[in-house]
Amino acid sequence: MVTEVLLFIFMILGLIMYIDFKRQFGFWQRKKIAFLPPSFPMGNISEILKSKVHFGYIIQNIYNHMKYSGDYCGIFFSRNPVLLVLTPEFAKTVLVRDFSYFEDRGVYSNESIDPLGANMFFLEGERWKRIRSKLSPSFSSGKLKTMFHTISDVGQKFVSHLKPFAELSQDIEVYDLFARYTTDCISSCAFGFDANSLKDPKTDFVKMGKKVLHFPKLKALKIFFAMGFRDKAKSLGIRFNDEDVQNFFLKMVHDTIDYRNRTGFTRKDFVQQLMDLMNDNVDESDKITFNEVAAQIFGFYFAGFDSSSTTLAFTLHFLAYHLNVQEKGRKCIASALEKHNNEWSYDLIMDMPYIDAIIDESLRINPPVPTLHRIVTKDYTLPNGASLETGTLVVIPSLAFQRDPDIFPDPLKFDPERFCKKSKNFHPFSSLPFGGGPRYCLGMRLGLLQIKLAIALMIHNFDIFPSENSVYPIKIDPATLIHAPDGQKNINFFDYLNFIDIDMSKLVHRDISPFLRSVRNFLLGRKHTNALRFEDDIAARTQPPPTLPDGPSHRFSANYYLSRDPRREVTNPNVISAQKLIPDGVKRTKLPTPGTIYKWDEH
Ligand code: HEM
Repeated sequence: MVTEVLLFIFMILGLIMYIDFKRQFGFWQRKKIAFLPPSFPMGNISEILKSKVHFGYIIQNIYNHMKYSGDYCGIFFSRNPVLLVLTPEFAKTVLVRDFSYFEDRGVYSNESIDPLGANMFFLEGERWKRIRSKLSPSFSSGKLKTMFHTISDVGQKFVSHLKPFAELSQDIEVYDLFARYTTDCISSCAFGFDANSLKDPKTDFVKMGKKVLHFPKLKALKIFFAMGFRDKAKSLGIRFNDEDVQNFFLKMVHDTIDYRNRTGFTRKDFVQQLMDLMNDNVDESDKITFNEVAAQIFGFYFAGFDSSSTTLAFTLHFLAYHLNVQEKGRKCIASALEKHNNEWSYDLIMDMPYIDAIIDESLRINPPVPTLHRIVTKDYTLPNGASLETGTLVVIPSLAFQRDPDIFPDPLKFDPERFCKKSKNFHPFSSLPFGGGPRYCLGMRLGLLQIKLAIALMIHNFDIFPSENSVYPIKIDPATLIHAPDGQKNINFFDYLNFIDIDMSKLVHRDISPFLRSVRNFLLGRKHTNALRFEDDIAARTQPPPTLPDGPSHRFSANYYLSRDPRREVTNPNVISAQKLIPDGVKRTKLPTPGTIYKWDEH
């Protein structure tokens, strides 16, 4: 009886839900806006449940389907209506022109139980404006210039870390490597603290960094639910950051601030700048609190760590498969070094236009953030006269724009020249890897600085080749929040690259086994060299000029017509040996052999 009652209640609830979804699915039709027919219960993104395709590509498919429908169209994330922007021009309207209607991102956070949720990426309204205006000066080019030596130290350590791999021509799992490089960069810029993860990959910093954005499936679904039903998720106490991540960051910031207050130690990093803001002589209500400081530091980590390391991994992967681009990059670095007295400085990094183009092109094909999100913050009237109510989500499909053949012909071709042309022939809002408008990426300059430095140092010091385990195009992990290479489950999907040091003489050549090698050498009577197989064994094309003895006419003073007349030098040949004929009837003995072998390799 109880089961039947429960079944009845479930059926009634299911029916109510179905009717509610049906009514909701008429949302765009009522507004006379083109829309993609949704299905129960996931709307237009049912594929998300299968976890086989990344969210960015699900949106790209919808965009490709709807892109000739005008400036925008309607879609559904489960029962929630979402306005999908279809043209770069309308993206500009949302991000810049009518920004006051689309100020917030609409992502879920629950500050009451998760204080790190007060970071700038999640903040909304006036509070976001206040914190953004206070923090923007920390990312000015002047401030970054003062931090350059910190990043450059990490860069030099990075090259030393790579050298042994290069010398032995060993494969490297680059995604993991760059995660450690960016961890060291951000930890030293934010905390003035050397996380030392290049040497010790098991540091808490790397572990926590990976935990921030790489969720297990169940948590990913929980967050997805929370994004769609923000109020319900808050009342259910769903949190974005795990408790151990939260405790780790709060303790780290607390200990750093406490130490500096006690000792009076100062350093040019973000903690110091935020501490100065905490101690500012301003109105109490305008003061920045400890939790806000901790949340911002966490936000830099959250927004900067994975995005920078994935960009590096994608860019290096492209470079490994495009040796001509590597070569051109090397020339660009050489000419910049010449211009800047061979000194790796901030100005040098800013003066490498081709390296900029390489990174722009890599970010175009593989943006770490594949969609930009906004929420309507006050009722907005669309160009067709329909009104969008406060709270409606708006999505800008940046990956789809960046891979649209109508905007970028042959979109998957890696061609940095697209960004070199003086008059780029695409709309400025069609490539948006850092977002746009007043809410664009605050750390763009810092991110680009650490990426450019690492790429320039790598091209300058090494040749980069794909290894046997590399795959092209790179495989994408469908289950992460950001658009990142697959490196979690299957070793074959790892992006291994092979750095080969330019000093080729240290390479160990591929050959038969050592035993067979010794048998071969024994049978040959000398050490075998396969002179045509490996580059460093092949004779150089340009050889030094021969040192020949002087000839009879090398001096002009001795150069008379009489002595140069060849007719006078022709005489009967001298007989050196006469051939002995074997007389008839003589028995032939064994023919003579050439004697000892001439050892070519020893001369
Ligand atoms: C290649 C590296 C990076 C990429 C591709 C990237 C991309 C983005 C994107 C697409 C957004 C959203 C923009 C929008 O909605 O219009 C964003 C926001 C943000 N990023 Fe980055 N980012 C990178 C590096 C960094 C770094 C290194 C930091 C800090 C240290 C950082 C801090 C932030 C912050 C604080 C926001 C929120 C800005 C706001 O809402 O006002 N990012 N980033």
